[in-house]
Amino acid sequence: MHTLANPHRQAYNQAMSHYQSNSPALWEALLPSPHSNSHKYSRGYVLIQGGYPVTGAARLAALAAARSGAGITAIAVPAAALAIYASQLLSIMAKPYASTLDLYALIHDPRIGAFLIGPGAGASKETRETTLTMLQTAKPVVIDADALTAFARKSDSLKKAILGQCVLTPHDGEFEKLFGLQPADQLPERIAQALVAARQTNAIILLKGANTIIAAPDERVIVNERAPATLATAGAGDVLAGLITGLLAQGMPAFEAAAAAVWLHSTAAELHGIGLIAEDLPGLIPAAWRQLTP
Ligand SMILES: NC(=O)C1=CN([C@@H]2O[C@H](COP(=O)(O)OP(=O)(O)OC[C@H]3O[C@@H](n4cnc5c(N)ncnc54)[C@H](OP(=O)(O)O)[C@@H]3O)[C@@H](O)[C@H]2O)[C@@H](O)CC1
Ligand SMILES: Nc1ncnc2c1ncn2[C@@H]1O[C@H](COP(=O)(O)OP(=O)(O)O)[C@@H](O)[C@H]1O
Repeated sequence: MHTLANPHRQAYNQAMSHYQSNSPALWEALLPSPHSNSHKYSRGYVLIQGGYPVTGAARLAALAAARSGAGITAIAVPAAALAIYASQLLSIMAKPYASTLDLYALIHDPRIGAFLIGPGAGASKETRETTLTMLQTAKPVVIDADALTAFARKSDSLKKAILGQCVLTPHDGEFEKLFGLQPADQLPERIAQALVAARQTNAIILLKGANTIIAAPDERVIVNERAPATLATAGAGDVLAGLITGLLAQGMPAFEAAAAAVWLHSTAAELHGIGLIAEDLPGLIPAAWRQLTP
């Protein structure tokens, strides 16, 4: 059994022999595109758990999900925070809940295509339980930020709960809290650690940083080596999480959706250049998309 602390030599060798640099050729054919007979629900419905008092993160994620082409994006918000969310959202729907039962009813809407939990959610027992409820639906789930921290040293319980496609999007600090191991600086070791984590959780592991690693339980690995350093800005990770969720809701497979989202995210940042803040990214996703072969 490989462990994260001591990835077996085989995992290390696989890391080096398998990994491919992120490029559109790896996932372009699987990108969603709208059909003439589609309607907003059939184009993909994203539901994001919105937190309180940290409300910006889920809204950034929602804008990115919508810009990825999802037909409808909604944020489940605590009733007390409805006015805050609604005051700065137009096409994104804020769906208030007054109790856990209300929230779980929103999650069980059969039209939902993919879930996101974590940005601004709070690393609490409630966040952990809501994550498990989303996972029980067996629909695609992206677990980011506070929802990763809510499972600190509990990756086993996460693994047991993962029934469908799932993407975990840790930065180094979140990876360490979740798996109890600091990611290595050197690429081969980082890749091997991400691969073992993917196998242990049966999820796609997207380990963020200047180089982002996308590792699958079946040992596929893509490394994105072209992100501009301007992405190291508050909220950029929330935008990435929303982008992945939007692609998943439109039916893209998780590994390719993660790689495509990272590429679009990097390209949007490049298009903007210096002075980037996270708010700039969602609006640049269409321009990034247009860089692809028609
Ligand atoms: N507009 C909004 O509403 C925004 C809301 N946001 C939301 O706020 C919530 C908390 O987010 P957060 O940024 O306060 O906490 P988190 O990212 O967990 O960092 C905690 C500690 O981890 C460590 N650390 C180690 N490696 C690291 C790395 N590679 N990158 C970063 N950190 C690394 C580092 O500790 P150090 O290593 O410095 O001791 C750091 O101090 C969360 O819900 C998020 O979604 C934000 O997205 C911003 C925009
Ligand atoms: N030095 C860097 N160069 C390029 N990209 C970076 C660098 N540092 C961070 N990033 C990217 O910026 C994003 C930061 O996400 P995250 O750490 O989750 O921040 P936040 O929680 O504030 O949204 C990730 O996509 C990460 O890969």
